[in-house]
Amino acid sequence: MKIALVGYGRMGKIIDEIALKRGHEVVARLKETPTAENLNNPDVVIEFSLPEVAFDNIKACLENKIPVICGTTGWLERKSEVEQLAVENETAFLYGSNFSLGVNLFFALNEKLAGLMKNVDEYSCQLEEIHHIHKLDAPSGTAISLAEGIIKNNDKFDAWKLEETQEKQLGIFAIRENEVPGTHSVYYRSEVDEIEIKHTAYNRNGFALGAVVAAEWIKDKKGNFTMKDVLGL
Ligand SMILES: NC(=O)C1=CN([C@@H]2O[C@H](COP(=O)(O)OP(=O)(O)OC[C@H]3O[C@@H](n4cnc5c(N)ncnc54)[C@H](OP(=O)(O)O)[C@@H]3O)[C@@H](O)[C@H]2O)C=CC1
Ligand SMILES: O=C(O)C1=N[C@H](C(=O)O)C[C@H](O)C1
Repeated sequence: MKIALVGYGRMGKIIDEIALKRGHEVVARLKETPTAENLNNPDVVIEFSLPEVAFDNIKACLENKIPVICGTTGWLERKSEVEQLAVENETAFLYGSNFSLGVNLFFALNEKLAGLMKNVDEYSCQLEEIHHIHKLDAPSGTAISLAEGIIKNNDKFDAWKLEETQEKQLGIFAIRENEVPGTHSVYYRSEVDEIEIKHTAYNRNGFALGAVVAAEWIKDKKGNFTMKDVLGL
């Protein structure tokens, strides 16, 4: 398969290695807005860039009818526009806040626990994420997905906010430390004990592998998808 990489930083470089190991041809490694010319006619684009440029990058690819796997976080206020573009241009779009198998299993565990806690009043809930000091957005996209999973399964909560916990509002606390690849915790605390579920990424390889697997899966599909579709979760 011919893969174009839009965004060629920490993630783009690892994705490049994994794509080549899996027998794919990387036809573009872009650090600029994609065009029909510089994309070099790929089968799929894998986009890991920056919050402020992701929308324009994705739009350019979809308008050229090229399916996009997007891992960039921090731009989701325009996600519905992107999903409409995928349908209008008869191509495919898949956003994942986190492409690792471990985190997608963690998402499912989080939703199960949220449902269990729905009828238990003794516990408060709070989220924490820890990332490297270069990360531009806060909270992480993964933490937002975790909060949304809790809200969907536990009607005690209807919103999330950065660094602030209130009645019916989940607090997400973001810590930036050294070169941490990505650690996420969900805490339930009572007056007598604490329940914690936690995912710790040792490196970025799981994110990159998941993005390439998603690219292999999305080829020749049309519409909007998530990693649940790819993994059958
Ligand atoms: N979904 C997931 O599983 C994961 C998501 N992420 C997310 O991916 C994103 C990228 O992370 P990371 O790789 O660490 O970030 P980096 O800053 O290392 O890489 C971003 C890249 O985008 C390039 N870039 C800048 N402007 C443009 C543009 N207009 N078009 C295309 N590329 C551009 C940068 O170029 P230059 O070097 O010149 O600035 C750089 O190469 C973040 O949003 C992060 O949250 C990260 C890991 C996993
Ligand atoms: O910026 C990162 O590094 C990561 N970002 C993603 C996020 O915002 O959730 C995924 C992963 O945690 C690493």
